[in-house]
Amino acid sequence: MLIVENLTKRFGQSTAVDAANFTVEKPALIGIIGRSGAGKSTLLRIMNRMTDTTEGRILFEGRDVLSLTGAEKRGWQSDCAMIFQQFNLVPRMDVVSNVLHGTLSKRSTLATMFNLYPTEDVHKAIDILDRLGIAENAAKRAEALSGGQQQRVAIARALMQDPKIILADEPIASLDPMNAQVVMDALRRIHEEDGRMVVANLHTLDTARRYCDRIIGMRAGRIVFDGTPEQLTAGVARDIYGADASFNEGATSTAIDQPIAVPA
Ligand SMILES: Nc1ncnc2c1ncn2[C@@H]1O[C@H](COP(=O)(O)OP(=O)(O)OP(=O)(O)O)[C@@H](O)[C@H]1O
Repeated sequence: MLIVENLTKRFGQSTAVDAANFTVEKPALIGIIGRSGAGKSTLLRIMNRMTDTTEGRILFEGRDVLSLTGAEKRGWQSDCAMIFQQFNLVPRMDVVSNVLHGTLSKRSTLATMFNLYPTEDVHKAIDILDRLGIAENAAKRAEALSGGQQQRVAIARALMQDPKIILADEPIASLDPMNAQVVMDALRRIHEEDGRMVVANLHTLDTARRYCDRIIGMRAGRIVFDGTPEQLTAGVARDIYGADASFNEGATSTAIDQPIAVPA
């Protein structure tokens, strides 16, 4: 269904993504881990067409998505909605309008100028907010919400596009452990209940192990691990992070209960 083939991105002399290959047969929640600068964000940005690739292809349902232009490219960008660490909401705008922003590309310029939304879209937005447990905040300004609530608004905005894939770039990196858990629970549910693929860059191993079906480890642009949480042993994790024996993954834990035990 999704085939990433020999994907390479160079910025001048440095290679951010180095011949990345992986295939996803059926929707899954996939975590991408690796130290800062490993190429995780660049990989997601290439998938969403925010950044052009230097080499390689991405096929989704048989279509070569990196060669799409114009309306087809925008259609692909709706199919793989992106959420970000900093939520990227309009702070002074109310929550529902932020969610309705997810339909912008489908509305006419005039409707956009006058902030006109079809009633069914407003109802859909409120239903999605309700599903994410934040409908009571619909009329508030986005900036009045907690970080975890704002990230759920960003997820609602993404869902408004009815995407097949959700790409999440460090979705919980700015959140406290409790909110991080609420947001990861929401992403997990969206995958399980809707059958959407979720690909999330995650900065903590315990989150990746706990929530993901599959984990991809990147080091210096290369995919150095691709397997299940069970296969991600402490030794493998050390290798991904290029750390020595003193590497203590529990120190970066975001778990609110005890960090999950690491298989030896
Ligand atoms: N627009 C750019 N111009 C030049 N170099 C870039 C650009 N974007 C990323 N890079 C470089 O590419 C490499 C990979 O960066 P990337 O942001 O993808 O890593 P990351 O794993 O997501 O790290 P982080 O977790 O810190 O965001 C880094 O060396 C980075 O400096």
